[in-house]
Amino acid sequence: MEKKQFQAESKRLLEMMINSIYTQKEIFLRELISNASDAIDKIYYKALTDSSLTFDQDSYFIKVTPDREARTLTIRDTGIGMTQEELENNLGVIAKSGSLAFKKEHEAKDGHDLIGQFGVGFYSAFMVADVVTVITRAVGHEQGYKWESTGTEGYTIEPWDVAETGTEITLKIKDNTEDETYDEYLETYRLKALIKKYSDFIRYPIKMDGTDGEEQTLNSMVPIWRKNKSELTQEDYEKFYAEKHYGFDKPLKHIHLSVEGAVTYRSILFIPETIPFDYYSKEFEKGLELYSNGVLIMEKCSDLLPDHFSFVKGMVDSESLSLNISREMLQHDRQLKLIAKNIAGKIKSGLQSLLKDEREKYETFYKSFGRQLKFGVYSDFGAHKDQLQDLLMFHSSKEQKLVTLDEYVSRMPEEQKYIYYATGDSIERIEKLPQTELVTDKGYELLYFTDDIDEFAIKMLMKYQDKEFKNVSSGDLGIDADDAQTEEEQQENQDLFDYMKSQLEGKVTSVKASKRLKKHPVCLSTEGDVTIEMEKILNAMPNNPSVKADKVLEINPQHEVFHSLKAAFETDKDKLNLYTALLYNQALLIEGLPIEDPVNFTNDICKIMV
Ligand SMILES: Nc1ncnc2c1ncn2[C@@H]1O[C@H](COP(=O)(O)OP(=O)(O)OP(=O)(O)O)[C@@H](O)[C@H]1O
Repeated sequence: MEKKQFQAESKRLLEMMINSIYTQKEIFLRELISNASDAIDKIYYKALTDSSLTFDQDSYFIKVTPDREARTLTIRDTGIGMTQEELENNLGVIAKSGSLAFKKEHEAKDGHDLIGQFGVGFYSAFMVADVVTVITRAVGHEQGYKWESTGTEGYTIEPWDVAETGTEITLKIKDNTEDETYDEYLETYRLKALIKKYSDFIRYPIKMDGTDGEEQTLNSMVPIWRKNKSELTQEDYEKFYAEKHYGFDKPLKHIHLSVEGAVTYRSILFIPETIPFDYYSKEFEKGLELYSNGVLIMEKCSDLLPDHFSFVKGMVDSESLSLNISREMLQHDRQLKLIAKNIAGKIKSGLQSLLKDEREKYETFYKSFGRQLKFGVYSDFGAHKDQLQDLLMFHSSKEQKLVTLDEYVSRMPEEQKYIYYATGDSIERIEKLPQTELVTDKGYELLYFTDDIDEFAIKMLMKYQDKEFKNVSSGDLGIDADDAQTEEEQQENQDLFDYMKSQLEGKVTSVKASKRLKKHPVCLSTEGDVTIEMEKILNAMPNNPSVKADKVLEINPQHEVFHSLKAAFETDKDKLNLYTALLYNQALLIEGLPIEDPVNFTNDICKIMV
């Protein structure tokens, strides 16, 4: 038996490997099982060109056997095995991957892709084992070998009698230390969980003896995403959703993708029905499960989902990712970006088809996650608005339900210039807003904005199908009311309005004869970009920036109150001052704005009673 030394660099490399490449020790099992699967795949490839070999899928398996007494864990495969030379090359030279070489030589394609590529995974066994023993016999060879190593001290190889071809790797599991327990890698339940987590979709059965001595197969083997859509039922997808713990609800829709071309990947995406309890909180983590060739790489890959689709659950499996050496992370690569972009497009079209074909479901979805879409329109300076605008919905005054912007615009009468909206805390409240009178009187449809984000999102959108949005409280509504008449009233009463404005001491930028009011005596409107709703929201924020809207007090010249104002202006200035203060405060109340001095306000009311 000859003892060989690792090359000096290899020795250091191995130390580094064992101590620093992986953040989680548990992945050693994933690595050894992946190697075993590769070894079986290699027989499959060889059989394609070598007529002396046949590949009978059913006779291949991987078996995992823990032995608590002996503190060993054995992983056996019925794969291609290794010759003495291969043992030296593959397990004696770190970062030399026999699998990578094999892949190149056989131009491995067609789905049975080998997992190994870096030539380091095997050594992860030393994270949990003091001694690793490999007993192997290569296909087509009579002589078997035993390779053994304690890690950095080098390895031994000797001929060994091996009954069947394949490889058996035995780990002598380390003793527990103060900070680490290794016992768990001898526990059946823990090993089963690890196999389920990382290796569920290895294409060959992974077997283990159950506590009753019966052999069990632990992995599902064929992942649902590799199956044909036509073979799968709604229940299959729902079962997958539940098994994966994507949510407790039933998904509203699934999107099953098999994409080839500039990027190649398979994916199943779900639109959930209900909001996870922590969805709109900092704790919520978005992301999709990421698999490389059926092996789990990341549980939540956030780069795969834009924030505005962070409610989507599901997984992606791709062969074309550049993994880093530990397979724990991805190099920030182009492939991943391309996949993410592609997926975002598919989610959008999935949601659109839900909207078109299953309106009720879409509305359920929208009630849960519409806010997220609106945030998406607003965020990143509107970068995603094109992707999202067709997915938006708002409550309509005409339909009394949620409508899309497209539906609104397609119903607009020809002379209508703008898409009108009104803001408020609730639908009931907006319905009573005096500012809406002119627009609804005209027979125009109104969109109700009840979410904080609504108006901000729409400001970012600016236009939809070339139609601008208009808040019913804004200065110019673009409606040809009896302009001439209002203009006349305005000029006739300019002195009265100026007087009232000066009485209000900078609280309003002007007092005007209103075009929009029909039945109500007063309302507030705004000039400029900041609306009253925005003022409310901005001022409610921490470090409030104290933004003020330029408010206009509008008086309805047709209302009886107006005659009282005019009369008071002629004869009784004290009365006019009182009326002005009252009307202004009423307008504030209608808008849902706080009255600056409520005591004063009630005193004023008492004054007119007595
Ligand atoms: N069970 C096995 N049967 C046959 N050959 C094996 C087995 N385990 C490992 N090998 C050989 O040893 C080589 C090195 O294995 P190792 O796990 O270190 O790297 P890898 O699988 O090639 O790459 P990666 O680091 O990406 O997993 C493999 O490429 C393969 O040729």
